[in-house]
Amino acid sequence: MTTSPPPTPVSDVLTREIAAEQAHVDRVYAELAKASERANLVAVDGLARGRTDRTGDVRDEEITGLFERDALVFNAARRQAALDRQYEGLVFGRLDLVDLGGLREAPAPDLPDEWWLDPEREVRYIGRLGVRDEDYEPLVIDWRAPAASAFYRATPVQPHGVIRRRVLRSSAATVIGVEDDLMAPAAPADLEITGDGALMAALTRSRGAQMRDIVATIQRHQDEAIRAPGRGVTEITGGPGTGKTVVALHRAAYLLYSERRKYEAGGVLVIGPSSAYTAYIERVLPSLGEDSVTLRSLGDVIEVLSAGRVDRPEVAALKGSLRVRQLLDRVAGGRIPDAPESFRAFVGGQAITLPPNTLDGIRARVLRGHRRNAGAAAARGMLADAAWATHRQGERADFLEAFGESLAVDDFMEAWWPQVDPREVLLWLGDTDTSYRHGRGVFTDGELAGIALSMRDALDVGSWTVADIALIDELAARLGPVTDNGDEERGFYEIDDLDDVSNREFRTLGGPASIGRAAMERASDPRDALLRNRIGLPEEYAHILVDEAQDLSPMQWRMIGRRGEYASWTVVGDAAQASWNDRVEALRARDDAFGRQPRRHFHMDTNYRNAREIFDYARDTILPLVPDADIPNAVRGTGIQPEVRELGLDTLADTRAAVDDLAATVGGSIAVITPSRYADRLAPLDGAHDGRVIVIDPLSTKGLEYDATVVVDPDAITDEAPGGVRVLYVVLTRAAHRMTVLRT
Ligand SMILES: Nc1ncnc2c1ncn2[C@@H]1O[C@H](COP(=O)(O)OP(=O)(O)OP(=O)(O)O)[C@@H](O)[C@H]1O
Repeated sequence: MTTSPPPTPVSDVLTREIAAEQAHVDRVYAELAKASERANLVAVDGLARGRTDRTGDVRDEEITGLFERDALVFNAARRQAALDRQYEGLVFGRLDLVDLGGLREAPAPDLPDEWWLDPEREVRYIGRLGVRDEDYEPLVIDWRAPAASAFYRATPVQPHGVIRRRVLRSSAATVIGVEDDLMAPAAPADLEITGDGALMAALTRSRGAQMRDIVATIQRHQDEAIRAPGRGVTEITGGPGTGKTVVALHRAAYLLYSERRKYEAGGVLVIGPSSAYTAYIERVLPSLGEDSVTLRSLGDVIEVLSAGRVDRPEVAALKGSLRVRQLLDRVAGGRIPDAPESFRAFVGGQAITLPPNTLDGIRARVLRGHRRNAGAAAARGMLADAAWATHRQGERADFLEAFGESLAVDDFMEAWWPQVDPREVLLWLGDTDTSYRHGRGVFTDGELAGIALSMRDALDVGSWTVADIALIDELAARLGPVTDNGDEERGFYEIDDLDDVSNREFRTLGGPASIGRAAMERASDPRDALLRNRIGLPEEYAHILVDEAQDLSPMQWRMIGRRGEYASWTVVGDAAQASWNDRVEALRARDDAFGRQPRRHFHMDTNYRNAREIFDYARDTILPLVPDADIPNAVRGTGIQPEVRELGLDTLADTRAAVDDLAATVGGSIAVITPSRYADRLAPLDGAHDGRVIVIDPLSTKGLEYDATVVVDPDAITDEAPGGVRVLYVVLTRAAHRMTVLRT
């Protein structure tokens, strides 16, 4: 009788397995180093990588492709150096699998008996990009390649031939851990299974200041949304923390990989709610090897403008509604303030006068067929006709020629029909009378006074609000771009400014970021700050990804739609977290932006962010008020309930105590989320505990997450926020591990 050997201690197994994986990872890095040397020698065209084989690498016969691969590898090596210490390694996964042939997609019960004991086994390593050895054998397969999909799709119910899925955890190029998932009913004797599974390990780790990629632990249902075809409209919905954002970002990386020519050349635009959000997610795509995506917050959609300020909720609601279009229409088509109301000039020796109603009629007719900034020639022609019609002396042709050459008419045209910048037009509404005149019947006087005041505020502080940007874009579309047309240039710089700038310098004005020297010197003037830089035509994109889509106003949908007339879309949102109230109108504007494209929908129902106890608290807050909220299933219990404390008279002391207690128990980030009424008082806490603490307003937390949060006065948050309890729901779902609620 034989006795089986004593089991090897777990730590020995782990050490051995890590060493084996390290040997492979070392080979990969050695190959990368060689490739980057080669890449230094090769002139490259990074765009040229189009066709891929099963492993995601370039085909053998594509010699140029080999160079492209080298270039990518070289770039990846450079990027890698730029990634910070949390970089988790180029090679993050390994599959041990058997070839099930036609049974690949079959569910487990339909597979041959003991399929996992098939001696013909294959090992595939999965990484952030594909790398081959000198014999062109794949050492690592790009996670986006078809051959890597089993890494994300395999489950014990449908194993896709995978016996063991292993996640390698690394610190830079050093493997520090392995986590295995067994997909077969049992492991063959030579395959060790170790670790508690990679997902839970990832979810319990502390969060940094920025979102990380989840490439090693993408779940099957997430993978389906990531790899869905690029065309049409892909909607991803789900409750808080269900990975909508992170999935959408991986989808962007996938699209760039699978249809690189189309999406890299055409451009991919990612839109998020705020600059805090774009700063939070900006590392995800570069860590996946993609840095060609344009990230913009709603205040930064127009290339040369940047707005972070927000209006009072009631004013933002007016500026976001479709009603405001009528106001903009009227002001854009109306008289320019200070422009002459009638025409008086000597032409060909005759004194000619045209009254205001004639000029108004001409303007209306021109604007029916032209955008204002392109209408000067047509307006001058109609003016000449009108002048001839009233005076009729001599030959018509002679008169029209004289009119065309008249310097007096030149001067008049300059004053009557200058090129106008959309921002100037918006600022005209700062004059209450102008607002009342154009807004009658559209808004109440009280509403118009609110809009007028907000424009005067902009002039006081020299910055636009986020809602203004969509209005400027709307006006820009109506007016047409200010063109480089001699004197017409001064749509928005006074002629004195331009006199200060040498002609040469002035001609370079076209670049979006360049401005004349004089204007730059005067940039401290609030009005100049508002009008700085030239607004060009909107950039168009091949794919637009909108996150927190439930918050876009109708006017913002129109603004984004202008950038995606021929685009496909990925749209991510959760209605229960909305801070925009008129959902019906917003959905209509959204549908207009999408056009008639086919749509597909993915729903995420697992909350990966919040500890279950924290999410339960948030759920109990929202459900009584929003019974149809999309409630996900939080998978990770900690046994620690959110702590509810009393907020006494000394707001700062009470909040500081809550922060200190959290800092003692949690690593990573802590957010103090406060309504505006306490913001100044709590400002001293910002940056506390070695920069781990941030003091932030409720709306700015959209899309973000922290290890712990202190929620200050939830009732005041509900009162102040435009979305009321929905915004409180956002706030209560930001903490991954701990939450303290301070109630008055
Ligand atoms: N498969 C996964 N593996 C590891 N972490 C994951 C996975 N899926 C999601 N997460 C993590 O869950 C957290 C929430 O993800 P994300 O911010 O994308 O959710 P969301 O649905 O956009 O949330 P919200 O609507 O509340 O803003 C993030 O920390 C993300 O990294």
